[in-house]
Amino acid sequence: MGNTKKAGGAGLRGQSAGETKLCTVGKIGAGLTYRGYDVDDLATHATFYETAYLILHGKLPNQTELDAYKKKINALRGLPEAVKKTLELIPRTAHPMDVMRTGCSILGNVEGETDFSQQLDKADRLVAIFPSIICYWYKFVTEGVRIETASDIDGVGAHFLEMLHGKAPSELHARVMDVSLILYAEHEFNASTFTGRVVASTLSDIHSCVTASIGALRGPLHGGANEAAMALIEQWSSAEEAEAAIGEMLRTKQLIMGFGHAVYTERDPRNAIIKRWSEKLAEEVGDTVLYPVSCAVEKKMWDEKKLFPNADFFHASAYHFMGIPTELFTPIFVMSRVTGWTAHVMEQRENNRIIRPNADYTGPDTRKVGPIEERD
Ligand SMILES: CC(=O)SCCNC(=O)CCNC(=O)[C@H](O)C(C)(C)COP(=O)(O)OP(=O)(O)OC[C@H]1O[C@@H](n2cnc3c(N)ncnc32)[C@H](O)[C@@H]1OP(=O)(O)O
Ligand SMILES: O=C([O-])CC(=O)C(=O)O
Repeated sequence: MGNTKKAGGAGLRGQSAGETKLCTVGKIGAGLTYRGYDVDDLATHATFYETAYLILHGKLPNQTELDAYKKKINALRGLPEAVKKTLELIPRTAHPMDVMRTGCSILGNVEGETDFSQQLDKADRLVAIFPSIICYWYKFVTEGVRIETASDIDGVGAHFLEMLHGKAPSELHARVMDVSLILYAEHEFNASTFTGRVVASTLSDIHSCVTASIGALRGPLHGGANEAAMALIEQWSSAEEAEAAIGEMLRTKQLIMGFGHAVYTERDPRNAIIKRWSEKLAEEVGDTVLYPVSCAVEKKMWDEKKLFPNADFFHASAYHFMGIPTELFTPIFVMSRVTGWTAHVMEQRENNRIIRPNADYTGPDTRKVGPIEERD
């Protein structure tokens, strides 16, 4: 897939496609709240379990609810045999996002949603199981081992790191993963969520909705940008080199991955948060290249184009510093955004009408089918 520059078309930009109570970036795209709570506040004072509960269950949990929720999620981490067998058939050459998509789809076959009354339990199961799906496959194809995915470890992100690295993460890494999952959890009518809502609007099942959302998130203009941002920054060995290269890329009208946004105009509020954590991790690993390169790219992009990093950009260095392979970056986005996707599916179902906009037709006028021998 190439460096896809904007290909034209209005992309429905600036138009409302419906209502939601779940999240807003504000009227002018300047902030981010989940059910009224600022994302910065959540990233400072809450955990991903609390955020997931808020998004899916409608309120921040009290202590009793939180304890029960953690217990529930942690007990849902095991993989059914059919899912394991399917994952083992997927080759090493597959993109991990395709593994997530297939994992979700096969789960829908073996424990599908047969009644919408099951939707909340199905959503919780997906929150719990995505780290298991990706790590089971990854460890199988890279090391030939069948890992145990059941665990009592506290934290969805910590569970992922525990399976990936074969040991419990440090407190710092567990916290960074938790913050990352909070930041990625929900973002109103972004492309992958809107995809899921369209599927939900046909009264399809929740696994079909999420499988479709994963397909939409995979692209480099959306969730795939965190991997593309890593490929960008790891090319350079100094801030000066990066600055010069970005200047040249802008002159030749190339897209700089991890920058720009469809609804924010001056900044993505998630950037400052993940940037701070990336800096902390850079200090921890003694990095003198990747973080300064990232900062140089940020400065150059603002100075030259007034373009700012979106949520994906500093996630690249942060994940890298925690020893996460680049190809697993976008699957982490899935582990988090599944909360937003499934909450939107439920919201769509509450007051459903099939989503079916009009198209402005630009093709030829009506014409007759001529005999085949007279056609060009
Ligand atoms: C979590 C997320 O999904 S956030 C998004 C992640 N995606 C990326 O990081 C990919 C890179 N960014 C982009 O492709 C775009 O900025 C998008 C897809 C995020 C938003 O696209 P749009 O809303 O169409 O962008 P927008 O209309 O604001 O673009 C305005 C101008 O800035 C340019 N521009 C926007 N982003 C970038 C960029 N990252 N690099 C270079 N130029 C850019 C556009 O090409 C356009 O230039 P033009 O007027 O000469 O055609
Ligand atoms: O809202 C968007 O277009 C993309 C985005 O930032 C997200 O989904 O988190």
